Amino acid sequence: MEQYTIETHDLDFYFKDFKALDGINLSVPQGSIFGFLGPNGAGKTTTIRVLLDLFHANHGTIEIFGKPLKAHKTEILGRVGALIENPSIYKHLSGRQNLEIIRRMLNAPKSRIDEVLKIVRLTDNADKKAKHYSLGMCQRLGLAAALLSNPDLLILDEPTNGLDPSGIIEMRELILELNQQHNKTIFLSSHLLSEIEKLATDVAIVDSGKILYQGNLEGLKAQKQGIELKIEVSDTDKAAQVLKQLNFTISESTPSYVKAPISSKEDVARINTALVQNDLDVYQLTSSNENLEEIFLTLTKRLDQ
Ligand SMILES: Nc1ncnc2c1ncn2[C@@H]1O[C@H](COP(=O)(O)OP(=O)(O)OP(=O)(O)O)[C@@H](O)[C@H]1O
Repeated sequence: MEQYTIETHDLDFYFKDFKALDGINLSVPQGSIFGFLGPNGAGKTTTIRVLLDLFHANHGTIEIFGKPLKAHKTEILGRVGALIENPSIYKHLSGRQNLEIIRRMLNAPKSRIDEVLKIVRLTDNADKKAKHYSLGMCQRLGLAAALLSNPDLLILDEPTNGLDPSGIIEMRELILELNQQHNKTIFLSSHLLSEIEKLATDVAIVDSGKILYQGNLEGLKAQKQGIELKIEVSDTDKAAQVLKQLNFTISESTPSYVKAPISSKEDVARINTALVQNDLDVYQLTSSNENLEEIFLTLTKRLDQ
């Protein structure tokens, strides 16, 4: 059986009356680079904050390293390193001094500072004041801080945001190295498909607090070539459940329709029969060649507006 480093079950989270997370189910395989992809405001940072116990879910459960987060908070979070948005760095101190402060809090061995500086390629600039660091160097210093405790899981929220092309490439190489040579499972959020495609072994696509797709990249690529069925129906939540029972993946869900990749016209008949048998009114079934790439583009286009 595949081991999951993170598993969430039906996570809901509200900001007052606003439902920011709506039934988030994630299964992050051990050893993966898990791409958490979605446009601005999709719920990526909120999910990460819930995973790090900074926000408490209104509903649902989280298991990390196979144990419930609620009951094993200290033990679990001691094995997790995180980089959320811009790392907090004392600009008047050097990179090394910044790390020393955190090392003392964590009670990590002194030798770990040189190790993490080497990993993030900051050894040569370790004694420079952080105010003279580029944004890319600040991000790498933040990553070094997250690595001080030698965590098994790294949670990185948009780590390449704002970096120039060479900074992006450096960060990408580092993430791959941390995964492949240092055996870290990496949960990586991004709003850029291109970024996730270059790094991730597994992916979940989130929008409006809901998971639209989850699986490995091969499955995602296979679906890109497929045909999608747009199903306009009286109750889309119920329709999604019926489809899932038939082992279809829901690629998009709105209050008026759901979309699912299909592989034959027999699938259309099977879906129609099942929906009707479940007392749903089917208004329209339209097959299209719209694929996940186009869904991504729709998502990312929204970012540019
Ligand atoms: N403190 C808050 N109070 C109220 N609503 C919030 C708060 N923080 C986030 N939201 C809302 O919750 C939703 C999810 O936000 P979140 O920051 O998780 O999205 P995101 O996918 O990380 O996007 P971004 O890339 O812009 O950070 C958005 O609609 C956002 O406006």
